[in-house]
Amino acid sequence: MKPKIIVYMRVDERVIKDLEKDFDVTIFQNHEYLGNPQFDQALKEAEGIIGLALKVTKDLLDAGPNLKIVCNVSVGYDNLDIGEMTRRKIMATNTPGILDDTTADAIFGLLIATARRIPELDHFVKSGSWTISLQPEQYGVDVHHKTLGIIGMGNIGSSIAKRAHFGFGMDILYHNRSRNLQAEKDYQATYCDMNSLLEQSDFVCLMVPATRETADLMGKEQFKRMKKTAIFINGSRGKNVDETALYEALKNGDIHAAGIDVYKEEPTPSNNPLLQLKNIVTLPHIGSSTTECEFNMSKLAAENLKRGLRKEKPLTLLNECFT
Ligand SMILES: NC(=O)c1ccc[n+]([C@@H]2O[C@H](COP(=O)([O-])OP(=O)(O)OC[C@H]3O[C@@H](n4cnc5c(N)ncnc54)[C@H](O)[C@@H]3O)[C@@H](O)[C@H]2O)c1
Ligand SMILES: O=C(O)[C@H](O)CO
Repeated sequence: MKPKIIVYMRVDERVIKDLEKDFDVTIFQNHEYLGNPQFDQALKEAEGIIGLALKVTKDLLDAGPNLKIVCNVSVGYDNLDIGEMTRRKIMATNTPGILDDTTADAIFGLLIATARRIPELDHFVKSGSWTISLQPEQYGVDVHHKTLGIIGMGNIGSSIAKRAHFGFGMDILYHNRSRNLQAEKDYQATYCDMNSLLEQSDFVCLMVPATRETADLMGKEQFKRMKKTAIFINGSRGKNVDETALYEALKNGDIHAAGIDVYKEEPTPSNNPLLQLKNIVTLPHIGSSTTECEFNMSKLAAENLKRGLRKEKPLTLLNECFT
């Protein structure tokens, strides 16, 4: 009998076909969770889970007594209770490195779209409103040669810095847990404390993981510190930003605009007040969502799952519970 696994949201079709050769696969495509009878039944028997953003809590682990491995199709792993998984000797894996360029393209694209008001002006043309010359109130702001502050100069932060430095001649400030000497050398990035970064940057881009330390890292005080002309970009996780404070900062003109790929709750409800504002550009969490990148992430996650269930060490293991 083949071992049973759960495929949970956004695993590439070709990768699922390949997994079906070795495993008895049950697929869930749309945020199914505990309490859904099909999900509960599959979880009771599953040895592995592969997929995106499944909240692996103590309750879920209690309901999955045969689980040996959970393989995220994402680099972020704030959905996993790593401590609890390690205590139970359940492996956790993610997909670092292979999505850096793709995500940096999307987040830098969001920065440009926000600065140059691209979605708003696209709507202006398509709605037939372009019957007179563009008015100064519709102008954007320059990106090139401005100062970009990156909070979280890890893999993706560095890829964003590369684009900003070589492509746009921007000055880079960064704040990180520790100095990133490579980014300092390659992109002439300058390390500074968080407050100085907020005060000096024309663009502030958040790229830290969601942890207990980074919860609501950007709040009322931080937005107040930013220049009134500055633009805030969140490409990390919604948990890292106090959305009410961001709403107030945008509405009161404490900051000029924001570009947001991630939200406290995803999918974000259509009545999220942020969606009513004109000076915000929103995306549905698309950082790594290209055909090529999603395929590569699925492939890496599937390789991790196969190795784990063969009792070999997965390629990108997050917890030291492999025996
Ligand atoms: N929008 C998207 O689609 C998308 C795509 C990929 C990743 N992400 C998010 O981006 C995050 C970063 O990904 P990465 O691959 O660059 O990770 P990474 O580990 O390479 O980089 C994260 C950096 O943040 C720093 N950091 C952590 N806590 C900090 C703190 N409290 N203060 C200052 N710096 C801190 C770390 O030192 C590290 O350099 C992921 O964890 C994920 O949440 C989002
Ligand atoms: O963390 C990641 O890899 C992206 O946010 C996809 O969820």
